[in-house]
Amino acid sequence: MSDQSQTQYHHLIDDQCQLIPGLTNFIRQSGLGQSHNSYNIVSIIGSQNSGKSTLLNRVFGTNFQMLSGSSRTQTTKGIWVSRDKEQNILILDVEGSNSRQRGKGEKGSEFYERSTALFALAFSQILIINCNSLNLGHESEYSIIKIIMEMNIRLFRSDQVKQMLIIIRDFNDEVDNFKEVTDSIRNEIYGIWGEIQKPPEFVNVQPEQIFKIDFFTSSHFQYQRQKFESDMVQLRDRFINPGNPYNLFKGYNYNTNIPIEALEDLATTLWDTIQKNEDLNLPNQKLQASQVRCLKIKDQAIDLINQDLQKLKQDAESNYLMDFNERAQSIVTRSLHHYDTESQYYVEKIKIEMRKVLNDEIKTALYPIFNQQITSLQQNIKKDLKNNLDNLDSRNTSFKKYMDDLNFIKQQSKQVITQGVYQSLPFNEYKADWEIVKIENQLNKVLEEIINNAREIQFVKYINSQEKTIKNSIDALISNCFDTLDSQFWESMKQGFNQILKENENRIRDQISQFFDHNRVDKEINNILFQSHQFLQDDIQKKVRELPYYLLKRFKRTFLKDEKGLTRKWKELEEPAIQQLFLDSRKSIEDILQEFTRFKVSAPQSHQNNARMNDIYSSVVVGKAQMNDEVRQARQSLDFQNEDFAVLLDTSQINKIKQQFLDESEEEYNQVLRQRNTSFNANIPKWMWVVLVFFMYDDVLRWMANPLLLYPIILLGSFIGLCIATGYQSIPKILFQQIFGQVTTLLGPLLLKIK
Ligand SMILES: Nc1nc2c(ncn2[C@@H]2O[C@H](COP(=O)(O)OP(=O)(O)OP(=O)(O)O)[C@@H](O)[C@H]2O)c(=O)[nH]1
Repeated sequence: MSDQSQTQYHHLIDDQCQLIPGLTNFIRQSGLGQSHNSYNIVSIIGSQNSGKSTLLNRVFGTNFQMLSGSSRTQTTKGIWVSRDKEQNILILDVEGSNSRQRGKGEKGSEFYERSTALFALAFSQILIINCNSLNLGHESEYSIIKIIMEMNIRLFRSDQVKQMLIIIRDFNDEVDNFKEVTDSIRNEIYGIWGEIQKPPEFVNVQPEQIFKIDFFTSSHFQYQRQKFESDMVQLRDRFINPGNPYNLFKGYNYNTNIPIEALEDLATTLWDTIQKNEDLNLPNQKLQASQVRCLKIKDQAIDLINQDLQKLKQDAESNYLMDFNERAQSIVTRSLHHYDTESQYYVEKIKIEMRKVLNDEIKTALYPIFNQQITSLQQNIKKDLKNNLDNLDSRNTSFKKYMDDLNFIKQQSKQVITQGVYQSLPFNEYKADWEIVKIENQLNKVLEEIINNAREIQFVKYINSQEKTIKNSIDALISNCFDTLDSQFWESMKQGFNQILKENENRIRDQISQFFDHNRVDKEINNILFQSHQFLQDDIQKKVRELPYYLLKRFKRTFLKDEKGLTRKWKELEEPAIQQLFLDSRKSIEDILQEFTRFKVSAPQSHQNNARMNDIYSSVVVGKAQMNDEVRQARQSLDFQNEDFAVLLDTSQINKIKQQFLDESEEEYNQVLRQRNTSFNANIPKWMWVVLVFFMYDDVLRWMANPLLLYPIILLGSFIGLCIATGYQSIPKILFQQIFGQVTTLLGPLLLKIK
C-alpha cells in the first residue's frame, strides 16, 4: 500500500469547468499505476453539505475536506479524486447540487451540476447518490436523478448497466420502514423514467435494464453516532469484501475497463464531450482513449530507438555495414517489445492497428538507411570489380584465360550482390516494400555492364593483336614473293595468303567461339578476313613501288649466278654465250614485269552465308598472266566482273620501269664484259709483291725509331702483360678481336681488290 500522505487527492475538475491535468500522475503516485485494468471507480453526488465527504472518508479511508462546525459554506468545489486506503478503488467526490455559491446562466449552477453528475455517472462503475431521509420525496432530490437518467440515455451508449447506490442518511428504522421508503423511491424513479423524453430505441426499455438501483441506509450522524459508525463499516464491507452477499462489484466485467494509465485521456474526452453537449458513446470513448494511449506508446517506442537509428544512419553513410541486418533487427525488436509490453491491456483491435503503424514507421525510418547501405554496396562492388579487373589486366594472360577469369569474377560478384542485398534486409516481410528483387536485378545489371565492357575491350585488344599477327605474316609473305619474283608470283601469293587466313581463322574462331555467340563470331571473322584482304592489297601496292629494285635483283640472280647459285666464271665463257645469257635473263624479267599490269585482291562476295567457309580460301589473288584462267574459274563460283581487277601499273609506268630495268641490266652486262676482259690482279707481276714487302720491312724499322710509335707499343705491351699476369688475358683478346674485326671490315674489300 502506498504512503497516504503523498496520495491525498487530485483536483480533477475545478469550479471554472476546467479539467486539470495530472490524474495519471496522481494514479502513479498513489500506487495504482500498475493496476492495469483491475480497478474500480466510485463517485458520489448529492446535495451540498449532505455529508458526502464524511461518508467517503469513513468508508474508503479518504481524507476529503469536511465542513466543520456550523458553517454552511461549500467545501467541495468541482470534482476531487482520491483512492481507497487499501483497494484499487478511485473515489470521486463531486460538488454538491443546489450550490448557492454558483451563479445562474449558461455555465452557471444548473449546467455545472448536470455536467459533473453526468461525468460521475459515465466515469464510474458505481454512482452513490447521497440523500437525506428528511428531504426524501422533495422534487429537488429527484431532479438530479431525472437529469442524469435523461442525459445518460441521450448522450451515452453505455457498455454496462449503470449501477446507482442510493444512500439514505439519518434513517431512523424505528420510525421509517425501509421497504416502504425504498419502494417509494424506486417507484419515483420509474415514474421519472416514464416522464423523460427517450430516443425511439429506449421507448420500450425498462429502467432496470439500464440502471441497477441499490439502497443503503445510515443512522443519524448526531443522535446515533455509534450506529452510524458501524453502518459505515458495513458499507465498506460491501465494497471491499467479495464474499459479502451484497458486494457491490459482484459480476463486474473488468475487461470493459481501459488500462488505468489511459484514464486521464478518457476523463479528458468525456469532459470535453459533456461540455460540448455532443452525442457520446461510452464504449467508443474508451476506444478513443485506448487509441490515444496506444498512439503515445507507439511514439515512445519510436523515441526509444531514435538514437540507434541515427547511429545506424551515420555508420551506413560512411561504409557498407556487414551487420546492418542484425542491428536493424535489434532496433525493430526493441521498439516492438516496448510497445507490446506497454500496450498489452488495451483494446486488442486498436493495439494491433497501432502496432502496424509502429512497424510501418520504423520500416519507413529504416528505408533511407537501407538505401544508403545499398548505395555503399554498389560502390564497394564497383571498387572491387575495378581492382579485380586491373589485376587481371596486369597479369597479361591469354585471351581464353582472361575470359575464364572474367567469368569467375562475374560469378563471384553476383554472389556478393545477393549476399549483400539480403544482408541489408532485416525482415522478410520488408522484401516487397523495399523492392529487393528489383534492387538485386539493378545491381546485377550494373555488374553485367562492367563485365561486358571489360569483355569488349579485351576482345577488341585480342582482335587487334590477331590482325597485327596476320599483317606481319602477310608482310613476310609479300617480301618473300617479291624476293623470289618468278612466274609463280601470284600463285605463291595466293596460296600463302589463303594459308595464312586458314590458320589464323581456325585459331581465332577456336578462341572466341566459346565466349561469343555464333553471329558475333562470324561477324568478327568476316571483318578480319576483310581487313586481311585490305592489308594484302595495300602491301602489294606499296611493294610495287620498289619493283625496279626487285626486278634487278631477280635479273642479277639469273644472269650473274648459275643454276646452283654460284657466281658465273665469265673468263670461261665466250662473249656470244654471255650475250645470250643476258638476253634470256632480260626476257624472263620482262615477262615477269607484265604480271604487274592488273591485279585483283578481293574477299569472296558471298562470305556472309553458308558459302563463306569454302570461299574464303579461294580468295582471288591474280595478276595479268593468270587472269584469264582465274576469271574463268572464279566466274563459276563467284560471278565477279572483270572490272574488279584493279590497274596495278599502267602502260606508262610499266614502260618507265622497263626502261629503267633495261638500262640497269645493260650496265650489269657491260660490267660483266669489262670484268671478263680486264683483271687487276693478273696485271701485277709476283716479283713486284716481293719488292713491296722488302720496302715495307725497311720502313717498319724506321717507324719504330719514332717515339710516337714506340711508346704506345710499349704501353700496349705492358697492358697486355698486366692482364695476363692478373688472369684477365681475355680482355686484350676481346679488344684485339674487336679492333681487328673493324679493321678487316674497313680494309678487307680494299685488300681483296689489290690482291
Ligand atoms: N445530519 C447529518 N449530518 C451529517 C451527516 N454526515 C455529516 N454531517 C454533517 O454535515 C456537514 C457537512 O458535511 P460534509 O461531509 O462536509 O458534507 P458535504 O456534502 O461533503 O459538503 P459539500 O462538499 O460542501 O457539499 C458537517 O457538519 C457534518 O458533520 C449525516 O449523516 N447526518
